[in-house]
Amino acid sequence: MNNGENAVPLLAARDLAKTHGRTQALRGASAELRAGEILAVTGASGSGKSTLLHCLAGIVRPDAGSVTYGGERLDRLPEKRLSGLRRGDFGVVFQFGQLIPELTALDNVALPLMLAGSSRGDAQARAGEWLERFGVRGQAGLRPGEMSGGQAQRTSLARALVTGPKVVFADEPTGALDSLASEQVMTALVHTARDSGTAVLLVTHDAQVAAYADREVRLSDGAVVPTGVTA
Ligand SMILES: Nc1ncnc2c1ncn2[C@@H]1O[C@H](COP(=O)(O)OP(=O)(O)OP(=O)(O)O)[C@@H](O)[C@H]1O
Repeated sequence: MNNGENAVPLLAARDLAKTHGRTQALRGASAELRAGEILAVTGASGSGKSTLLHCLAGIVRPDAGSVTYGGERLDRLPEKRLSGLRRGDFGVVFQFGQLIPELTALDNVALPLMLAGSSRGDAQARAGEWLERFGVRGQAGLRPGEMSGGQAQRTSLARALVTGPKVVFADEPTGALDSLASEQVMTALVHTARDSGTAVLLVTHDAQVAAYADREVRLSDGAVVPTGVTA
């Protein structure tokens, strides 16, 4: 993997500004994610981490600045193309997994494949392999409410990765877990991302979780703290 300074970024935010109502969440934030890289975005509560992730994932449009993905201006794409790109190239995991409560773990993971056109049988077979990778094959028939937090979160990771995305956006993926479950989820995420060459943008306030990343950018008051500066 080339993490050198000259590597062309897969995804880049430049000078982003975003205001929610009266709150300016981002004020000149810039960050880059290279192909296959695991980048941690850290910072105090309210520093703008989730807003930066949402802008980079094309979930929220910035008020100013640019988001470039593979050389294309993501922030200028029409909604239809943006949602196609999000479905095809991006996977997301949030703090509380957001699995569909009525579906089993297997069907939750199979769903993105079926939405992309796979037959139910093929989708379930692949979903089963991904549950196996994340150590939750034994929970395939359970609904999210019947699993532990860590099992549900590993199922969410399987769902985010099953379509082979180029980037996974993980917003506090271990925020609701104890330290053992957190370690299992992070180990599973990092191993799988490395195996498949998937880049990961990881938002966390936890230094132990950030330590799994190749690189860290720290936000303070809506902007990135320059390296070497203590905020
Ligand atoms: N949809 C929204 N409506 C109003 N204010 C918002 C909204 N989203 C975020 N904010 C505000 O913008 C600022 C940045 O929020 P953001 O969630 O990006 O920070 P964060 O660093 O991820 O925080 P945390 O670690 O607490 O999740 C905060 O002051 C927050 O209250």
